[in-house]
Amino acid sequence: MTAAFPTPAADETQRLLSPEELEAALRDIGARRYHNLHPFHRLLHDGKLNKDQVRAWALNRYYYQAMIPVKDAAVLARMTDASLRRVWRQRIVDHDGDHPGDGGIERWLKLAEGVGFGREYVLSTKGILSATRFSVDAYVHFVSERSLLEAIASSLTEMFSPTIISERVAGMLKNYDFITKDTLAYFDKRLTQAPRDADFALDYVKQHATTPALQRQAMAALTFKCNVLWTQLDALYFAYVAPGMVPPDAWRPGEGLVAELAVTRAAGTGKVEAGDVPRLPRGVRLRFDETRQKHVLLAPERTFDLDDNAVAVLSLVDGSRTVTDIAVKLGETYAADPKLIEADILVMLNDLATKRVLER
Ligand SMILES: O=C(O)c1cc(C(=O)O)c2c(n1)C(=O)C(=O)c1cc(C(=O)O)[nH]c1-2
Repeated sequence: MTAAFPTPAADETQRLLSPEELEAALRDIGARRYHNLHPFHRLLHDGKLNKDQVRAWALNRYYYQAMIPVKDAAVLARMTDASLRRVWRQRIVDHDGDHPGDGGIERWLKLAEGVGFGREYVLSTKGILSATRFSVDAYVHFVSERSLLEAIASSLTEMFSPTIISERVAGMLKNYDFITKDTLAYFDKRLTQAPRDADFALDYVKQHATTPALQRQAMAALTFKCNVLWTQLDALYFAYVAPGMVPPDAWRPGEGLVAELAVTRAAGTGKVEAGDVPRLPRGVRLRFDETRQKHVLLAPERTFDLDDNAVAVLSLVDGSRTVTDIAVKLGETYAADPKLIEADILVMLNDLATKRVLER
């Protein structure tokens, strides 16, 4: 490909580029290698994938989303300058949110749910392709092991993401009847977050890559990152498009979908019984609400008010006591018949299980 500002050839590598030339060389790397060019993305955006192939993308990319704040925490840990950390920490907040139910990871879970997945299955990361895991983990290792300049430069793929995001959202809304604007809400925020992050990272790299060797390191870091993104799509293409070789432990169409989970529940596995060990699902917490002076059960985007009985029971739900253990303990505390208590708390726990804020 002939680009306006080609990456400097090997014989030129000793020359110090001006900041503008460096930026142009970095942009050229994106123009040649960014994942908008990958055949899997072309199929995704043009409506050429079937629903299961779109599901495979949503599921695998969840792992990328979930690890981005881990990556950013590793970058943050290398920063000795508080003013840098103050800026960078916003990236972690963007993905994790400030409270349960908030943030980019949560929005990606909504996207995965929107294409049919059960939340627990996605969170478990069970069906993720090993190759996705390897690529994403390589990114986390890279930023931990290389210089801060390289770590920051590797995030510069975000310079190119607003274009692909706009194209993706428009293409998917137009081409797939199972995709709604709500499902893709994740991308709305990225359209402002990505340019803000990329501008900062680009300024940093332009200021700190002050020798030919450092400039080459920054370019190599961006190239590496393009490959992190590209190989994830190679893996998806190989497993779910052609030749369609799904590794033994990876997701297969039909697995982890809400319909399937509902069948499991209907088969009786959802009913809490006396010998079961109840626990709060990931993301659900018992909290004391200071403002209202009462206990509540906090679940992603939902809050349940609790009466005193429920608080007494849930305080004993610790992931190791059975329902019977809890009833015996309450029987001692309130000098009451544990069998009667057990019957009552089973009704309560099953009600909470139906609302998906308790599992066993
Ligand atoms: O949708 C995309 O194509 C895309 C690309 C990239 C990227 O270029 O790395 C990121 C994201 N999305 C994204 O949502 C995101 O949060 C993100 C963080 C980073 C990073 O390297 O720190 N890249 C990206």
